[in-house]
Parts: sequence; C-alpha cells; structure tokens
Amino acid sequence: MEETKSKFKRICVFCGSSSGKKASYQEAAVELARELVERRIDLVYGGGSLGLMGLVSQAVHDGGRHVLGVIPRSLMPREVTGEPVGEVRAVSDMHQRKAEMARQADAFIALPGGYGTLEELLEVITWAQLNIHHKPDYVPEYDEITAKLVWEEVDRLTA
Ligand SMILES: C/C(=C\CNc1ncnc2c1ncn2[C@@H]1O[C@H](COP(=O)(O)O)[C@@H](O)[C@H]1O)CO
Repeated sequence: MEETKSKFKRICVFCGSSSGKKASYQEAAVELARELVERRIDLVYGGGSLGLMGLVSQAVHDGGRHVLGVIPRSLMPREVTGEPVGEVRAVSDMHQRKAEMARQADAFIALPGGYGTLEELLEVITWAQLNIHHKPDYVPEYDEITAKLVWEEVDRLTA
C-alpha cells in the first residue's frame, strides 16, 4: 500500500457503538481506517470494541498505526469485549473522556452513529465555535457506488 504523509498526526474518530442498519456504514468505517493507515495517522477514539468503533480501531491497529482508546472505567463492561485493541486510557467519567480525546487529537471525524456520536460531534463543534480549540471537524461523505470515502476535503482541512 502506498503511504502518504498527512499534516495530522492523530485524528479522533466518533462513531456508533453498534454497526448500524446499512452495510455501507461498516464499509465506510473500514475505508476510513484504511485512509488513516495510508496517511500514517494514529487514532484516538472512545475505546469500545463494539460496532463501528470496534471496526475502525481494529483495522487501524491491524494496519500498524497507534490506537488510543479513552473510556470511563464504568463503561468498560458495556462497551469492551475481549482483548482491548492498542493503548487503553481509563478515565473516571464521560467529561474526562471527551476532554482527553479532544486533547490528544489534531482533528475530528464523525462516521454514522447514535446519540452518543451526535453528542460528541456537537460538543467539539461548539467548542470550536467558542474558541476552546482550533481543530477541524469533518463528517465525510461515503460514495456507495465507488465504495470510497470522499476524502479530498480532509486533506484541505486546516488545523
Ligand atoms: C452522559 C453524559 C453526556 C451525554 N452523553 C454522552 N456523551 C458523550 N458520549 C456519549 C454519550 N452517550 C454515549 N456516548 C458514547 O458515544 C459512543 C457512541 O455511542 P452511539 O450512541 O452508539 O453513537 C459510545 O462510546 C458511547 O459511550 C455525561 O457527560
């Protein structure tokens, strides 16, 4: 696989703790992981092993990039099954989780998800609006015909 260097060292991915109703959600998760690996970008995410979160983290880890999962101890029994992937940082609550993910990331990408994903995305968008951080956020389009993420926009994002 040809590698491309990105200006982003580590990207935070928000996505569902379930796989969702459409196969294309899972395809997009694996495709995003492939793009991160190709661009030598590490991952920070919510630390779960279920659903799209599990797919992205496993694929980034399998591709040889560093994976940092940030998860409240109390959520582990609910969101982690089996051996955790990569480095796991246990925190005490949801607020610490979001703050730590934001601290560790150079940019944020959201894939399909439920209320949790929506909440996480909205928080980083509103933090940017309040100048709490100056990191870009992006919700990529997924082209179901070519089975490709429309990634070009990410390369144009400014940190
Ligand atoms: C409970 C608190 C805030 C509001 N809720 C959430 N805030 C942040 N993250 C959340 C919240 N609820 C669920 N999550 C996590 O999002 C991930 C994806 O969930 P989805 O519903 O499948 O999209 C998952 O890891 C959830 O733990 C207190 O501040």
